[in-house]
Parts: sequence; structure tokens; C-alpha cells
Amino acid sequence: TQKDHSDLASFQSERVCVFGTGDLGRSLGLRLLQAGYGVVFGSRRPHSSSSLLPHGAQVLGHAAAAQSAHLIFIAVQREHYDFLVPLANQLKGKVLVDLSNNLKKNQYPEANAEYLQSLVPGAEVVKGFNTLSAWSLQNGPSDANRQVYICGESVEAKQAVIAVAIKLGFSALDRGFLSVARELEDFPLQLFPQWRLPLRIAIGLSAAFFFYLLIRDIIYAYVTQSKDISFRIMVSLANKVCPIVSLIMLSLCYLPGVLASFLQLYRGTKYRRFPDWLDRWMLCRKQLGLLALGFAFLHVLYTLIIPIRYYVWFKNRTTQFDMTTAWRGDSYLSLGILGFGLYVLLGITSLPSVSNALSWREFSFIQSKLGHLTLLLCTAHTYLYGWNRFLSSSTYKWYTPPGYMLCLVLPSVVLLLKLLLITPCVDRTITRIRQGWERGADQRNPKDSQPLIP
Ligand SMILES: NC(=O)C1=CN([C@@H]2O[C@H](COP(=O)(O)OP(=O)(O)OC[C@H]3O[C@@H](n4cnc5c(N)ncnc54)[C@H](OP(=O)(O)O)[C@@H]3O)[C@@H](O)[C@H]2O)C=CC1
Ligand SMILES: [Cu+2]
Repeated sequence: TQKDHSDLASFQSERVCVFGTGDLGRSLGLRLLQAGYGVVFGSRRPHSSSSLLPHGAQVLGHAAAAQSAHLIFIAVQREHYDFLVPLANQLKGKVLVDLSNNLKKNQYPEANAEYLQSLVPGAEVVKGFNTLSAWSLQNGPSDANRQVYICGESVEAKQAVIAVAIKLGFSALDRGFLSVARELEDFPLQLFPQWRLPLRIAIGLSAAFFFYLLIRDIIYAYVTQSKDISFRIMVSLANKVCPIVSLIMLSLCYLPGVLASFLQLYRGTKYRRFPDWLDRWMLCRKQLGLLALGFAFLHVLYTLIIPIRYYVWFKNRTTQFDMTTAWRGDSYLSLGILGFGLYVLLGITSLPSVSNALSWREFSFIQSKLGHLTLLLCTAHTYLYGWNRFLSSSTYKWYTPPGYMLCLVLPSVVLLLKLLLITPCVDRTITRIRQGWERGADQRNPKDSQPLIP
């Protein structure tokens, strides 16, 4: 008869339950049906449910739906979770998958999944799938969106959820116990976390140098000589800000490594953690470097358009050709080009797909040796530029270039420190420290030789 027939059908395909018939519930139900699962929706109004529900799914009240499956996806906002409390009996021993996200970080004292577990202590709560969107679920997993993260206390419950995820075409990563849920709930809210500090530095430096140069070059000229050269803001000023910020950020990218080496040298051991600020700084070196590359790129573009500018074309002067100036001008341009070429190489090798193909030694050769060489070339390029500009020009006074000198201090310091580090005797000591051969460390305190950072 009819009933036997439907029982047989449900016996063949494993049944999964979805609470909530909203956007996410419907998309998830559709994917589950397509993957060959039987889907039972649990809804507050099972009889007046919308026509949007995927074809082939059953809709029941929450209690009845819960009894029909072992695995229940909770596609309902956290605010409404208390409807589950009266269902405690039906939910006993079931696996509840918490899919929920919050609108902002630390919106609630405990993670949504932990809250759910406290409401329904008899069930096994698994956090997961919350990094997907309803939209991507409907379209099926794409390359960029294949990974789902799960966590929970019970291994069996997680296994059951992972099996479903794999059948839906995702790869699931078990992140551990339910205490990780908060971290998973923060994932969708993250906004370029490693980029935040480098971006702030870039914006801060750009703004500072922009206003400094605005006052120094344009307002100063206007006040003292009542000369209006405000048009220079667009290209000349931008083309000063870009290389300055780029050079400083490149130095900031190499400074922490140098500082870390000196710290190890001073402490005489590698078995102690770096201070927090240094750790954080080391972790955003890649972003600092890439932003520096971006500014260098802008500087190149701005420089390339100089010959087609009206202003340059207009003051097409005819003076005596000076060989020395020509040499100096060409060398500084050439150094800039070489520096930029290496800069681009550094940027390319920092891409995960490229750096994965390099051995550790190749990677550190490029990022450290060639990196410092890049810094050296760019610094030399800047020095030569200044020499051309200030020393050989009669219109400039000795006090003209403080802004320019300012941006040279940092790279020069980094390079000098690096030079000190690669002198043979210091280098040998550092190698000894890094290989863990410390003077009598084992005799002093055996614990000293236990690495703190595994
Ligand atoms: N939409 C998305 O792309 C994603 C959503 N999520 C999470 O999934 C959850 C659901 O999101 P979404 O589907 O977009 O939300 P919707 O508002 O579209 O749907 C929520 C559903 O929950 C049910 N519901 C609402 N109020 C109550 C209540 N008081 N008691 C019981 N059930 C109720 C309703 O189903 P019914 O009327 O059938 O009872 C409703 O359709 C949220 O926690 C969200 O953070 C996570 C990742 C992505
Ligand atoms: Cu330059």
C-alpha cells in the first residue's frame, strides 16, 4: 500500500532533518536531496509551508521531524533557539548541527554552539558549515568554497557530519572540540585580519608624508614666493609620496627579522619566545612587503608618464649638455629599474602557489638575500636621486631635503644592522645559537634546551 511504499523509499535513502525553512534551510535541503538523502524539514507551520521548498522533501512539525532522523541541521537564528528546549525528549541522543553565524564579534558571551549544547544537554552538538552561504550551497561547491570546518565533543557525531559534508562535495576539516566554535563563528566576520596593521601603517605614512610635502613644497612656495604650483599635487606630489612610503614599508618588512637576530644574539639562546609585538610584526611581513610593492608600482607608473606631461614638455629648455648629470641621472634610473625588478620577483615568490614549489632554502635565499639586495638597490636609487636633485642644484638650500632624508634613515639603519649581522664572526655566533649549541646551556639548566616553540 501507499504507506509501505514510502517506508521502503525512506529505508533506502538515509534521512536527514533540517529545522527551519528559511534561505539556508531550503538551500541545504536541496543539496541534500541532490546528494541522495531523504530530507525532512521541521517547521513551525508544516502545513502552510511555502512553495519554495525543494521538491521531494517532507515537512513536519519539529517533534515529528526530529524523530524521523538521527542528524538534525538547525537552520534557525540563535535568537530563536529556545524553541528547542521543550523538544529535549525527542532530541535526546541526536546529532544537532549548529549552522548559525552572528552579525558581529563577541555579540554573545558564549558561542552559539555552546549555547545550543547548554539548551539541549542530551544531544550531541556539532558546529559546522557556517562559513558557507545559502547561495554557494545552491550552486554546489566551487573551488574557492570547498572547505568546511567542524568542531564538537563527540567523535561519532563529527564522523556523521563529515560523512554528509563529503557526500555533498565538500571537504571537511575537524578543528577540535566545541570550544573552537567561537573561532569558527568569527570566520565569516573576518576582514583581512593580517592586512589590518600593514594597511594602517600604509595609510598613516601616506597621509603624513602627503601633508608634509603639501606644506613644504606647495604652501611654502605660495606663502614665501606667492607662486601657485598647486597643480603639482596630482603627479609630482603623488610621485614623492609613493616611493617614500614604499621604501619605508620595505624597510619595515626587513627590520623585524634583523631585530629578532639581534635579540637572539643578545640572549644567546633561541629557546625563548620573542616579545608579542615582535611576533605580530614578523607575522605581517608578507603583507608589508606586498603593500610596499604596490607603492613601488605606482611610483613606476607615475615616473613613466613624466615625459608626456604638459608641464615638462612646456619648459623644454636648451642648456648646455652636462655629461656628469647625464651619468648620474641614468644610474639612478637604472638602479631603480633593477630594484623594481627584484621587488616584483619577491612579490611573485610570496604567492602561496609559487612558494610551495620552492624548497625552504630557495625561499629563504630569495626572501632574505635578494630581499636585502632589493632594499639596497632601492636605497641607493633614492640616495642618487637626492644627490642629483639637491647637491648639484643651485636653487636648493642645505635645509631643503629633510623629508627626503627622513625616508632614508630607516632603510639605512636596516641595511647597516644587516651588514653587521653578516660579518663572519657575528654570523658564526648566530648559526651556533640557531643550531642550539649554547655555551653550557645543558649544564646550567636542562630545561633551557627544551624548545619553547615546537
Ligand atoms: N543565509 C545564509 O546564507 C547563511 C545562514 N546561516 C545561519 O543559518 C541560520 C538561518 O539563516 P537563514 O536561513 O538565512 O534565516 P531565515 O530568516 O531565512 O530563516 C530562518 C528560519 O528559522 C525559522 N524560525 C524563525 N523564527 C523561529 C522561531 N521563533 N522558532 C523556530 N523557528 C523559527 C523559520 O522557519 P519556519 O517558519 O519553517 O519555522 C525561518 O524560515 C542563521 O543562524 C544564520 O546565521 C549560516 C550561513 C549562511
Ligand atoms: Cu624612484
